[in-house]
Amino acid sequence: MSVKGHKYQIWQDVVQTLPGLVLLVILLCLPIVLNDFALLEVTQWLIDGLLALSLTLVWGVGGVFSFGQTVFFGLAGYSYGIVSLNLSGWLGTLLGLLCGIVVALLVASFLGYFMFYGRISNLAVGIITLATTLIFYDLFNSMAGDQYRIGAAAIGGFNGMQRVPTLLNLEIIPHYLLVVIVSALVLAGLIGFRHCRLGRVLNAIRLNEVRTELLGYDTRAVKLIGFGIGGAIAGLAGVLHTSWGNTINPTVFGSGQAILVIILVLVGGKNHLWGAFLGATLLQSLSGFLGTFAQQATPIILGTTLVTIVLLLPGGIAPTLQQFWLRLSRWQYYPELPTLKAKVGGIENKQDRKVGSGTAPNLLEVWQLKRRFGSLLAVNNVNLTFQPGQAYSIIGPNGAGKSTFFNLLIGHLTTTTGAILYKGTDITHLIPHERTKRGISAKLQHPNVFLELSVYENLWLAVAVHYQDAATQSILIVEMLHEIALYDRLTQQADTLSHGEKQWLEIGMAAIAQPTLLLLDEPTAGMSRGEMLQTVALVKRLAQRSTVIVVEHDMEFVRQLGATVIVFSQGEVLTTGSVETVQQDARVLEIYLGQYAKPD
Ligand SMILES: Nc1ncnc2c1ncn2[C@@H]1O[C@H](COP(=O)(O)OP(=O)(O)OP(=O)(O)O)[C@@H](O)[C@H]1O
Repeated sequence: MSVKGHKYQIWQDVVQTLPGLVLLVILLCLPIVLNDFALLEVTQWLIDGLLALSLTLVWGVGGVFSFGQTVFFGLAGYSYGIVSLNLSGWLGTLLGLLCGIVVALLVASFLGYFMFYGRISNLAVGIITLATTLIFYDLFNSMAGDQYRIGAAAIGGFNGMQRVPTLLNLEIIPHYLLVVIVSALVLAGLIGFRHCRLGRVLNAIRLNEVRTELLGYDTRAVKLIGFGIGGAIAGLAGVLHTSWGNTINPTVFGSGQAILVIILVLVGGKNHLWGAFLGATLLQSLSGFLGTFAQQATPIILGTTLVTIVLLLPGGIAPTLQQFWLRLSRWQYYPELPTLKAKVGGIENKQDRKVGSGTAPNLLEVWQLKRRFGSLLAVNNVNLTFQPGQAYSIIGPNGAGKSTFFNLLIGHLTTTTGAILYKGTDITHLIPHERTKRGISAKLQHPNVFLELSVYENLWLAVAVHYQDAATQSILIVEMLHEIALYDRLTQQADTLSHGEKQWLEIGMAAIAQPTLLLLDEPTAGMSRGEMLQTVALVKRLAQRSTVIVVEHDMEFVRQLGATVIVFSQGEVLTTGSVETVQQDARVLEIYLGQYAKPD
């Protein structure tokens, strides 16, 4: 797919958001037909939708379960109150808005930094954010006395902060219109964000963080940016909430509010940005209606409705409505197939340029490498050198330590002792994406592609980390599609590929940016003989431009590849040499027959 093909995707989104545009016009016209009370209610739904939208970005797109998303909402709301009560006039409210968003952004960045750089689990992220919001709930509840006053702003304990000015001192209708426009702009901005490089990478992290990092992306930084933006949007909603009601109290930090936001997102559709507004409108209007006409039964009816929606429509209401609309609009997606025939020979290898290749005689050296799992030495005192431009096969029986060694090279496992030198530089302590940036690329043992994404998108993610220029990206993608024989599958979801094709796609992703060192762990696992032979040819072609190290069980593959063979046994290097030499080594025959015992 060319860049043009991607524009088709954007156009597809435009068609999909057409109902949204119609809705926007209706919302802008509502003041003509609704009274002030009803307008205030719709304003609140939109503000709730905005808060839910912030969680959709963080959780639905980025996969980060921010249970306590309300903490940013509440802190921004209080910050707005403090500033606008102290600085009178419309300018004071504008500064309050700015201050609220900045506070939310800073708190989100602070929390996000420790959570993502500390690599804590998603469950822990949920607990930490929830705990944070509950801490503020207690804190603000306890600030009841007159001593808890910042200038003209009294925190007010459980009664909250009162008489906060409305944003720009607007009346009900202009304030409503402002909220409509702000919501529409944020939604449009996030739809655009989802299609930009950062948004696509954030989505990829949700789908497969390990693969995204191995492609060379700093997943911690991308998640932090997404979390920060989500925090800022929640902050914006918090400011609008305080401005709308001219008050804010600690219930915004409570567990009920935190759960409500999650429900709004689930009902609307976690993976649909506009679903947030849909969820907020449906639930809040239903809750308002029940509050008026069936107050006693409100929790039961509301709860039953929620459970029913979530059980019957697990993806939320938005995807169902979207499918209906697409069928109605008879929209069909015909991607443009690329016609580029350019060769990659002319594209400068960025990775080589960065690290200044060729200064060290050995491309890779491992020195007294050890990896211990408890009492087991899975890799024991391995010393090896790899020359640039060569191909190597690592073989050995099950449990010999091949995969452990492979994972030490890519940085998935840390070394117990020893060192790894790449182009003369010590990379022992570099994390995976830092190694990828230097030109080390890997395909893992089990196919590890983005199953929910198209073949094109998989390859695009692999190339976009190294090349920003769309034309270069297209050339490399097209060339690799031909190389791995998936040219006519580019729009197909990776999930629909056969096992062998997934393996090829992953090899293509690892090789697309022409890494200096290409590491392949069992590239033919689960392949038929015909596919294995095709893979041999592919690896041989790739070995002409990268140094290749293959971990492989299939001796037929190793023979056909004809590379230098390194035999592992019990965590150590037993021998190295040509295929013929190694095959005639009695010790190698013995370990494959299970008879070789290491001399004491
Ligand atoms: N994460 C881990 N925790 C504990 N032990 C491990 C871990 N990974 C590997 N091992 C152990 O280390 C030893 C070497 O395993 P490794 O997977 O590296 O061997 P291998 O040669 O790749 O085997 P195979 O060909 O079956 O994949 C084995 O005894 C294995 O049980």
